[in-house]
Amino acid sequence: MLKLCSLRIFNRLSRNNLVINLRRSHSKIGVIGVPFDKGQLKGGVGSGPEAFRNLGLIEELQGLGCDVKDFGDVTYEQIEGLIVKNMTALGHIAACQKEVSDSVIRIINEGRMCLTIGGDHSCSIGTIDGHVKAKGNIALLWVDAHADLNTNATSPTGNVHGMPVALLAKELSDYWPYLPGMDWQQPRLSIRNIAYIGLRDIDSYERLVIDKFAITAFGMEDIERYGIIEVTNMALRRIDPNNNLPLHVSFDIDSLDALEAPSTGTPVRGGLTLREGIQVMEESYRTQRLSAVDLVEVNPGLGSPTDVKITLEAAKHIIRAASGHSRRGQSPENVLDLPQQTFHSVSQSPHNS
Ligand SMILES: NC(=[NH2+])NCCC[C@H](N)C(=O)O
Ligand SMILES: [Mn+2]
Ligand SMILES: [Mn+2]
Repeated sequence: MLKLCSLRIFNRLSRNNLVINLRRSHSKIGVIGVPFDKGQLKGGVGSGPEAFRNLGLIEELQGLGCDVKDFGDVTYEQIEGLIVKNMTALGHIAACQKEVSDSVIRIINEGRMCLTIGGDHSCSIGTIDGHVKAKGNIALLWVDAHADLNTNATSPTGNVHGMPVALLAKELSDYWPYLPGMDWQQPRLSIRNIAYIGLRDIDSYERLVIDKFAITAFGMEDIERYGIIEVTNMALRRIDPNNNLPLHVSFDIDSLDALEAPSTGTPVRGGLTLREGIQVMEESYRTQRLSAVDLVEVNPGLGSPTDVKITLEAAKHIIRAASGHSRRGQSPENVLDLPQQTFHSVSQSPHNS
């Protein structure tokens, strides 16, 4: 009796879920590739977009029922002679990220979710700038082993992929010198609207800034304590308490454990499992306000062919979750029943043989 009862409840629940499953939001996606590697020193990360295209990413998203428009790869011309202390390749960063920003504005204004394939994490200077310009204000989830919160005065490396959050945050504008070539980029995002997930390799000045400005930051120990779904939802509530802001998820593949995503420039062990990465994206998608996603720091030039394959596959699962793919599976569209079969004679039925 108990069994029958719970079975009925289950059937009712799954019928309701069927209705929910049939409602596909966010099937309109615009994709840009940013084959950019000048935010750090290792070659190879610039071939990320090509590797994802060769893997059939666009076709795969179309196969999920998404309306995908590929806007191709961003190109730019380096600005000569831009020199700022402890900030490598500013002439490349300034020129390329301006183009990225313009592309993101175009895609968002077409009513598409913007999916940006990097490239190193300096690409998010452009994507977030464009997103804010198109939408006014946004909430940002930064999923990363690193805080990417250095200025040129605090960075231990001078690599700009470790600086994008500090360039974007309004509260840090006084801590920067004048940056030639970057006049198009103003710090437009409040620290209140930024949260980190996955941190585990933070420089000392980054720690100081996180504490000084009380930035919402969930490290691995918080994920262990509360679980990834609770952490993601706590982060979303903090950065968007009224549930009304467009959501940007900037996903550095090194947020995943180095065993799950080995082909990346600054791998750190003790990170998210692929399942946890997927869950961050599923919860983000569930808000129905996921408006831009960056997938960065996949470097097909690092590691063995197997390492590269594992990393690309992991990234693909993250992107699928961001595009609305559900691990529960998806019923065929506008179909409510199995195909009926008619048999001409009883003997033809497989059930009678
Ligand atoms: N996007 C990344 N993988 N960033 C790594 C940054 C590493 C270090 N914190 C730096 O400033 O150079
Ligand atoms: Mn990182
Ligand atoms: Mn990063």
